[in-house]
Amino acid sequence: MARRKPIIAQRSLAKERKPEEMRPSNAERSAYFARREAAKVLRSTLQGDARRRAVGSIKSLVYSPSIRNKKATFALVCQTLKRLSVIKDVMEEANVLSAKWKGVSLYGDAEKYLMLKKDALHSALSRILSRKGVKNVEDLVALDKFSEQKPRYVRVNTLKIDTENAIRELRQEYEVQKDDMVPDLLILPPGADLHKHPLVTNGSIFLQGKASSMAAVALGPKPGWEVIDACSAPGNKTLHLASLMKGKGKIIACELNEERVKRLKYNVKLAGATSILCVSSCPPPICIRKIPDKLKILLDEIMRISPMRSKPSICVLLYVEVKHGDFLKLDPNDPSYSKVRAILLDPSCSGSGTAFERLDHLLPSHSAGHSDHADVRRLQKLAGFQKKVLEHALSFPAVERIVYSTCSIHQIENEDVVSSVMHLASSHGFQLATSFPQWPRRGLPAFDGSEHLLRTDLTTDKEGFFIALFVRKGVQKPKDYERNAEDHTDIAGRTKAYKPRKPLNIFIAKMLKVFPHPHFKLPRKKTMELISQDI
Ligand SMILES: C[S@@+](CC[C@H](N)C(=O)[O-])C[C@H]1O[C@@H](n2cnc3c(N)ncnc32)[C@H](O)[C@@H]1O
Repeated sequence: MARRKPIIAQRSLAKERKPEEMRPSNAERSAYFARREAAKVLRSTLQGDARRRAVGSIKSLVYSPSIRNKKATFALVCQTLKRLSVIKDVMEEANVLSAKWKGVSLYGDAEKYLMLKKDALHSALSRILSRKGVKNVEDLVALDKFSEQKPRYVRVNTLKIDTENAIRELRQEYEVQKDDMVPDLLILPPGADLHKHPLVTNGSIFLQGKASSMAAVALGPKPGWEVIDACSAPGNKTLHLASLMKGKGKIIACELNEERVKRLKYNVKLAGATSILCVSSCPPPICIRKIPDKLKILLDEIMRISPMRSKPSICVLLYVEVKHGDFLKLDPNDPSYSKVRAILLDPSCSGSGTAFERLDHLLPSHSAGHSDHADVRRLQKLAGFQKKVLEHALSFPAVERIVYSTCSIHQIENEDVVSSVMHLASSHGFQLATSFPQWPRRGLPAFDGSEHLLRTDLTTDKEGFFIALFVRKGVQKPKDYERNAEDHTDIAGRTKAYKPRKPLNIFIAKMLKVFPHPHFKLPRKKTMELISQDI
């Protein structure tokens, strides 16, 4: 069937009207396009949903290049989906879903047709409202169990700002509460749009959900540890680890996907976690001996402003090494990993627990958890991979703690994976431990010990997440490890320094910060000025 010309085109062809009447205003044009674009996205989403086949998340459809007015289209799609059951009920009640309706082209005529039926639709809505005993459409929507909105969680990047200062800044615009379980996690009202907030754009806070923030806390790395984040992009948990380690230690952030590595590197840099160096007067345990010229100038300047007893040196406090590669290919017996004490394992999964984030709950058949044959095969394949990475993590000799996490609600990716490695885990001396013992929702009773596991619930917590914590006690630490552990805190209160693997000059070029040691009483502001001038 030939498509009719859009209203705008029809209008512009109408010769008998005056030009100022013919031309729609900018607001009209943009509303018209947003309605058309929203209709297109809704059609793909609802058709995909009807066939139980994901055509992409609503966000990915709206943010595709073909959509011009993304913000308005997204708002229209969400608002329509949120009210979809009400819209359907009203249409049925008003009997507008007749044979006549089915013959109507969706390009423009549908809108005109509905405007003609406006009175009938209004009275149908009034009848439904009085039947359900509610006052307005919002109350009708609120009867839906998924309508309750998820609060906006933000995690403070304590490498850049302390939590109290972040709260003070955010309170200028929003109500802010501290989460009672995850330190430095703040709760803001649902719908708080922080994407362009300066604290977000400068990496002082990260938009990260509560469940996802629980994984790094469950791992509990100490400042100065060496940790592997096995499947790390875009780096939310890597950077959370860096904060929890108070900017001291080493994190090897491994990521297979090249595109995602770029995002990871960007986020590591944004968070100020590339490497954190400390300027000190006494030689640190490992120091950078070949200091590049630019840094030498800086150090001389530091000497000039704040006289030191000896020439200052630099030690690395935190080093986040982004490794583009397959975690399964890291050799656990390579001496480079002999000091790794903790592994965070957050492998690719079905993502079924993020249905709320993907706005799936707005879809009519809300099929998170529904699986057909293809889905089952896909889940089995994912579970096979998840088991492999978990087995691999268990084989690192000095590792004491492993967190396995997924944003899936499926037992096959969660309890079943954990249960399948329990034999191997205990042969390596690992046991399951209870993370967040105060949390009420634990693992499904799939095997003895599943009460140690942690789950968050898609309906109650608006996010389905899973955490298993493996702990090994009495690990035989390598000799040099013991020695370094003693070095962890030196007389000046600094932690052990780490030697970068990359050529020194590249490493220094990546340096983001130089912290003066408090003993030298060098004003931080002055140092930061020097850094921005010199590096
Ligand atoms: C669930 S995401 C990780 C999210 C991340 N932990 C965060 O909090 O930002 C899983 C990541 O693992 C990566 N990945 C998949 N297989 C991998 C492998 N064999 N080695 C390393 N990374 C892998 C994927 O590309 C994906 O970026």
